[in-house]
Amino acid sequence: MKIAIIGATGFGGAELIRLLHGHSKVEAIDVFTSSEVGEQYSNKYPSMIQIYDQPLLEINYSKLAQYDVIFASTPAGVTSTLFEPLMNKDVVLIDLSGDFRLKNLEDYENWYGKKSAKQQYVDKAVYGLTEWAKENVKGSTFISNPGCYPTAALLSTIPLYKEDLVIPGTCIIDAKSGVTGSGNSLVKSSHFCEANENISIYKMNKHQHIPEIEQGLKMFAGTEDTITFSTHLVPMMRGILSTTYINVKEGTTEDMIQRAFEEAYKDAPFVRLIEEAGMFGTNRVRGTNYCDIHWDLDERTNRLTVVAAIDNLVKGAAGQAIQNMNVLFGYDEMDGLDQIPLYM
Ligand SMILES: NC(=O)C1=CN([C@@H]2O[C@H](COP(=O)(O)OP(=O)(O)OC[C@H]3O[C@@H](n4cnc5c(N)ncnc54)[C@H](OP(=O)(O)O)[C@@H]3O)[C@@H](O)[C@H]2O)C=CC1
Ligand SMILES: CC(=O)N[C@@H](CCC(=O)OP(=O)(O)O)C(=O)O
Repeated sequence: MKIAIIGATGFGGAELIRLLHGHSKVEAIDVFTSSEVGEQYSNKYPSMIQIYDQPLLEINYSKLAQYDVIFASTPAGVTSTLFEPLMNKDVVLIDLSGDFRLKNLEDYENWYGKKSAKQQYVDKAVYGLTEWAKENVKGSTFISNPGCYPTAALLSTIPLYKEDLVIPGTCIIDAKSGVTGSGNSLVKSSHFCEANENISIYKMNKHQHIPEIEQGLKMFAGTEDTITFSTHLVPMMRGILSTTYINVKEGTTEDMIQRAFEEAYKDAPFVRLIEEAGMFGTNRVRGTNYCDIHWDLDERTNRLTVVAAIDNLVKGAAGQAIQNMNVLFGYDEMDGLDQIPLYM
């Protein structure tokens, strides 16, 4: 299998190379750039020296059409036009950006503040929250990979909505991300003196992942709900901790909650339900495609707290994209993704 990566110089692209390097079906990985043609990849990421020393290639459509899979790990607003000439070619397209996720184009334009992709392409894209979209991913040639926060938020709430255990209108998701979540470009918010020794809230009630989470609840649990969702930047490189507070319906018991999660994820190798958590944090999944989920029902308030931990660059981006590729081609779902988390 021959792989092309557009946007390879970014964090998502680098993570795709790291993981695809260990994939049993991948024979070649080529990297494409809009700004650094001819540069050796290992000059960008010195950790890859003598392992992945390829030159960055110019984006060229007739060349790109010769690959089996093209991953685009480019900023929102780029893939919508970049992918158009490739839509009818015999190649699988996997987009890591938000460009094809929101089925309602107005939502995209309102929340991203950019021109949307064309409706026909948004319709064609399968929203690849793998655990819930497997059947659609299998028959597809075009995957829109979920956002990092929605991955954690949806995996930890869909089973509750699906089994009708929770009260709509009461869902508050409080999420924290490491700084790699904002990408490789130099922005003030990821400046050491801004990010270190600091926790900040950003995009309050305006985050582009709000409509994506609400769409996911409708798509996979059949529930229309409006949520409160807050995002915080914390001084670490990777990881998302997503904590949801939600009121349960009268009669909902701990057994019912446990059964909802067990049933939902009985065939999901990357979702680990953690019963006794103790200290529950992002270090338990770092560098891997796992999503760990832990919950507790507070009987005093009838409110459920559910927490999910993922690595934003892996299950939140490159790992889930490869998981989708594996499902789409009928490979072992864990191929290229079978690492033990880097705990320390
Ligand atoms: N970081 C994360 O945790 C997550 C990111 N995402 C999404 O994945 C995508 C990539 O994210 P990330 O890797 O962090 O971003 P980065 O900013 O690190 O990298 C994006 C890359 O896109 C390329 N690029 C920029 N403009 C263009 C253009 N006009 N045409 C072609 N390529 C372009 C650049 O490479 P070059 O200059 O070499 O072309 C750049 O290195 C984004 O849409 C992001 O929202 C999704 C989930 C999680
Ligand atoms: C820490 C940080 O800044 N994270 C980014 C997540 C980027 C992302 O996944 O955005 P897309 O929906 O465009 O793919 C953010 O909150 O915007």
